[in-house]
Amino acid sequence: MAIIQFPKDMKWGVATASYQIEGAVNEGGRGVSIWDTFSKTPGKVVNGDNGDVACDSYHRYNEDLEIMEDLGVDFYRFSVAWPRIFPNGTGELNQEGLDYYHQLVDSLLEKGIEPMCTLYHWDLPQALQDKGGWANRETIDAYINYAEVMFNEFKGKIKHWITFNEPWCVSFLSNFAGIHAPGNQDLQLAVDVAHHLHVAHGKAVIRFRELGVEGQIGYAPNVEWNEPYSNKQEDIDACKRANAYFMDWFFDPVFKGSYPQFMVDWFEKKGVTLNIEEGDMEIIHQPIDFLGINYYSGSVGRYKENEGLFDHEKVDTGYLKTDIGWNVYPEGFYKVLTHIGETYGDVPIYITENGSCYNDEPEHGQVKDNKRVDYLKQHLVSLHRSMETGVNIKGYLTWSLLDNFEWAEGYTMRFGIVHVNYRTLERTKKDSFYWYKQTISNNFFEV
Ligand SMILES: N=NNCCOCCOc1ccc(-c2cn(C[C@@H]3NC[C@@H](O)[C@H]3O)nn2)cc1
Repeated sequence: MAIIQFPKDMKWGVATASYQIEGAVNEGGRGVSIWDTFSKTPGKVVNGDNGDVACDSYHRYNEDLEIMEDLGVDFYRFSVAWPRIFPNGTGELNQEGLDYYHQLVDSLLEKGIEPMCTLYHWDLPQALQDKGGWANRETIDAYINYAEVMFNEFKGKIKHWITFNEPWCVSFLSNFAGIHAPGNQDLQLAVDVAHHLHVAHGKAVIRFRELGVEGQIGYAPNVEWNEPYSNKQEDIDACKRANAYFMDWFFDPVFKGSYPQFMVDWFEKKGVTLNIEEGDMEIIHQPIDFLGINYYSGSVGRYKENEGLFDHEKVDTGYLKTDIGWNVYPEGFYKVLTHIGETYGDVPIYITENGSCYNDEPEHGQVKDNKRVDYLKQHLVSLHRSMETGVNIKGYLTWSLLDNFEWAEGYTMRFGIVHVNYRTLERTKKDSFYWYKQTISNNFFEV
């Protein structure tokens, strides 16, 4: 047996998001979000599931907090539903919405749990989408107005802020693939959205600093790792493009002040142009205090002419897959983290999401999700390996505390270390909860 020992200052946590857990979509003055609209559009979400009730955490957050207290976490990463603060995106401020998040944050602080707040985790006010959403540069100003209210309202209480969760999902998955809200399928639109998200991120960082808010600010891109099938240059280049789709496209503007030229050229061959306005790149290129990384999976890949957007195909290597069909690929976690450390320097990193989908159900009050425990062990070994090479990891937050609304998969896919019965809303701590609790308490685990 080997002991995987983490440094004394390692932080541990869990992550959730507003639309996926809160429910109460018509309560507390909340306005309509694009996910309310999208989930109620026939054919968009499995079984026609939606977030109307979800885990009912809007009403049950005290129970969830007690579960977190038992778990012994340092951080709770949650997101604020913009439509609870500004029901129409801008204009009238909804005090009930602010009050709700004050109650949540105050309760966290009373329990000694640090709030890590994601300002945008996909639930854009529908009123803004009706005016073009993130494809409309004016949404940037609406976002800064919302962010400024949140900074002023919660300064001194919230000291870790995330501007955007997974801008790749917000731009390409939602506006090119059309799989997430608002469901557009237009590559130029997706590239424009990604750029507007970058500008909004940079402006929020600038405003955060101007307001003198105590604490740290960053963003949380999602990454995957594509490993070349062979040493053939065409395979190496194909994987470089696939990796850059998630990484370089969203890291270079922030860390280097420019988009990766090889990808700009590739998009131009697809008829897509970058609509950058004077000063945009300087705004985006603000130093951040930490980088959030969301990692789930990866693949071996190779060149295939005219396949997908990047002449790239994934190769089935027979890796074990989770119940959502993603490879269990802990080596990819190590590779992506060392790549980030080598490419973008010593930026402090929090793993803001890592977890697995296994749909185990309770039997006699117990959920024996041993595959999730194995996934956590394997990925924490990879994390530890990356730290030993010098990657500046500050903390690890698993996705997710609770089984919840998994977007287009609805409630069919479970990522929680706590099971949720969606009929009774009963929470059941899974075996993975107890393993993670022990790991947090010890700050080590055995393999
Ligand atoms: N050109 N585009 N390619 C089209 C390819 O579509 C195939 C489907 O793709 C994807 C890619 C990635 C995801 C995804 C989901 N989570 C989990 C959530 N993370 C934030 C939190 O809310 C969790 O629920 N992380 N990543 C889903 C679908």
